[in-house]
Amino acid sequence: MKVFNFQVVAVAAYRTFSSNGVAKPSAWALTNLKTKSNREVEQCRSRNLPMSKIEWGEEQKHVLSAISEGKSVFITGSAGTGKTLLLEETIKFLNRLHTPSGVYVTASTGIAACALKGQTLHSFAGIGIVGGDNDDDDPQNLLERVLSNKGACKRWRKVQALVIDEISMVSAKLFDNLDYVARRVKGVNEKTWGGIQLVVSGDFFQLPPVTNRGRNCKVVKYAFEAKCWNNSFDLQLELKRVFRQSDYGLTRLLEGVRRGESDPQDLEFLEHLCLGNDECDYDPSVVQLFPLNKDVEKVNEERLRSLQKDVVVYRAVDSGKGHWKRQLSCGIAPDEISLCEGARVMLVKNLDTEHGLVNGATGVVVGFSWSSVKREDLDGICNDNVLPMVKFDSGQFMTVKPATWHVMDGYKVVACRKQIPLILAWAMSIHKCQGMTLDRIHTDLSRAFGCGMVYVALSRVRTLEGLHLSALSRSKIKVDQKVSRFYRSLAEKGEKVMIVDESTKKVPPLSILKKSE
Ligand SMILES: Nc1ncnc2c1ncn2[C@@H]1O[C@H](COP(=O)(O)OP(=O)(O)OP(=O)(O)O)[C@@H](O)[C@H]1O
Repeated sequence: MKVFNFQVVAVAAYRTFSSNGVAKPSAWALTNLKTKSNREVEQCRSRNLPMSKIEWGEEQKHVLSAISEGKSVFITGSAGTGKTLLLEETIKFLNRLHTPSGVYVTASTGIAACALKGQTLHSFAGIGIVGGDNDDDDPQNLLERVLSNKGACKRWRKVQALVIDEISMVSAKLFDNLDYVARRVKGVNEKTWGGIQLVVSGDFFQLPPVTNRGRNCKVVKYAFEAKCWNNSFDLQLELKRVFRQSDYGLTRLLEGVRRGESDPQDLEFLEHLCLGNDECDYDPSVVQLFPLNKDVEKVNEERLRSLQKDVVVYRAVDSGKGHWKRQLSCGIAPDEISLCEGARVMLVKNLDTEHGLVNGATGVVVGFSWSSVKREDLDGICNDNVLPMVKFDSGQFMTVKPATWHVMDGYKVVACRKQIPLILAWAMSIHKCQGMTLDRIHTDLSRAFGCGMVYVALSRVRTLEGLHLSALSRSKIKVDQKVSRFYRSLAEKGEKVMIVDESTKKVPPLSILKKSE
């Protein structure tokens, strides 16, 4: 039997069930027990339960053991293979290995950095803003800029382990430049990255570097093209087991889109999914994903206005100095959010995972509460002194209080934002949702651009039921051939592992790389 035959039937049945535009869970839902364990993991995560309760996959264990031996590791894999979860555990290992003051956690984007309680790679390095012209700077210029920045120098001298998440958005030039800076500031010129233990994670099939992102994949120079890339790692490993989706057909379909090697039947299936999905436009509980920010803002503003209700404005209250404070605006918590009764919202913090109130949970504002507000809770955030009451799609009600986001410089809090942990959720950009797990999305991918965008959008959902697609043309599934070649070179090694010659820390040509024992 062909893998998707039953799914076509399932989706057709699903449409019947959803004829009023609201998707309903069904007995044959394309989920299985693994999804449950996936949710249990989320509970451990937000309640800070020991990760020992998590059953790590073999590949994940392999990574953790290499890291505990002080090895530099590049962790890659499809969306949902647990890269971020593994990084969270890795950070604990690194803290034990080096003490927290020597461990710096960074990511190429503010959203990813905040999710890991870290800072952007740019702010760690002391090199200006993400995606700025500095990325293409001459390494010597960059070094001088770092040397004139006391804080940055201190960080470079102290760092013993550096974590970088969402590496797909870091350019080759920046990666090489940072290696140069690390060697010089640490005074260990002969060692790649001056001997720092690197833990880098990301998927190059997802969104490419910010500076070069655009319609033309060819202009992108990825971090793996950096001269120092292969010398930077003892181990490069592609995680294969997907945890976000548990349905084999769906993971296979997504993997095909990711690599640009889709089975024609899978593409037909996707096109088939587009038929008659316009009704989702009217289902506010499905998050609409758009390639462009301006469409997101337009939809959210229009929907809010169309409710014709009085709005309550919540403004973020930030503390911290200069650029640290500015980094807070790059995170997921909004500078300002207007809410009114009937507004569709999404939680951007884990609040109560046992009851499904997790980062990404969606619901509707059903009113505002005066009674449960303490004045100090809302000081400066809301002049009306009220808190939004939200009915979540899981059925839970909650009066949502302000939450706090921190920017960390190593183990020190250097900036802090207090804000209501909600964003408007009728629509969201594909760029913003990279890294998120969403229950139900609706997307029109006919205007997707650049490499990886279709894949990032589709791979957010856990189940096929959660995917509402209204347009997709095959030509929008774009994959950069350089990325494909890079992954083939990892796979050619059979065990997806490349071992660096320890004595010289130099990588032999790919053809003679050794396999792990
Ligand atoms: N060992 C595991 N057991 C059960 N669930 C897991 C495991 N590892 C990860 N997960 C769950 O799988 C989901 C996806 O994980 P995560 O967000 O870490 O993936 P990712 O590879 O970072 O995805 P993306 O590339 O989209 O950012 C999460 O809900 C996470 O809790």
